Amino acid sequence: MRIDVITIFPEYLTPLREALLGKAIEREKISVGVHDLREWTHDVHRAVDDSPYGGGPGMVMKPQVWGEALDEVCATSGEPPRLVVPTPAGQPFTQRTAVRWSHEPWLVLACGRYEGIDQRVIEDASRRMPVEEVSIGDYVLVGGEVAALTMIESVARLLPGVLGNPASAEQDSFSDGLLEGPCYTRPEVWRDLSVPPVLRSGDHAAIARWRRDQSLERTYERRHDLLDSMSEESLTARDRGR
Ligand SMILES: O=C(OCc1ccccc1)c1cn[nH]c1
Repeated sequence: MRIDVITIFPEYLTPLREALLGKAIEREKISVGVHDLREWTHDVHRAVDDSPYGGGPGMVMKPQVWGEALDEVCATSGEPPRLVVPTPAGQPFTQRTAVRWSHEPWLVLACGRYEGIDQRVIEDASRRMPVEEVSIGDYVLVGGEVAALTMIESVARLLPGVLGNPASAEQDSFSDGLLEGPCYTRPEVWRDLSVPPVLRSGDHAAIARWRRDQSLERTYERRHDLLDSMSEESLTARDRGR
């Protein structure tokens, strides 16, 4: 997978070169290009923003600069990239999004700052490539870079050969629509707290049942919304009987 990120703070993306992702990049499972948006300015101040039409606080990122940056970064004779624009006003980014994007050959992330990017940039880009405005949560960051790091990490860990053991990608939270239950490791007793005995019973059916119950209980308590959106049949008959 090729990933390009356009930002006015390229150094924000250096954590991508670390550890897990760093190895994946070294092993060429992923190629990551980070581009400084100011490369596409032509004025002495390298301005990327201007006052908002209609008034209001803050500044808006200029369409001309973004247009030229996307023209160059997304240039191809083949299939265009999927353009991802992190924004609080976007559609929710979920594990399903990460799984879907993990099959994409090329993602380009446009990191907005200030009040956002002139909407015509998204409109214009949509004429020649798929564009998704996505939110990683209901809060406002200063810029899209942290959201970009978050989304890249959640997609990259799904790619073959990036994560240590791929099995855990299937079993992690949200893979079955429920939250992951509690996990334990040695010692068996720590500060007079014991590991639930079932986990040491060797009875794999009982362990699987206990883990499913813990997931359901935790999801019910912490994220009832996830249960509401799960279709009835996706909860097994036994769970319905709970
Ligand atoms: O703040 C975010 O993105 C940065 C951004 C982009 C455009 C305008 C303001 C801020 C964000 C929050 N959830 N998901 C993304």
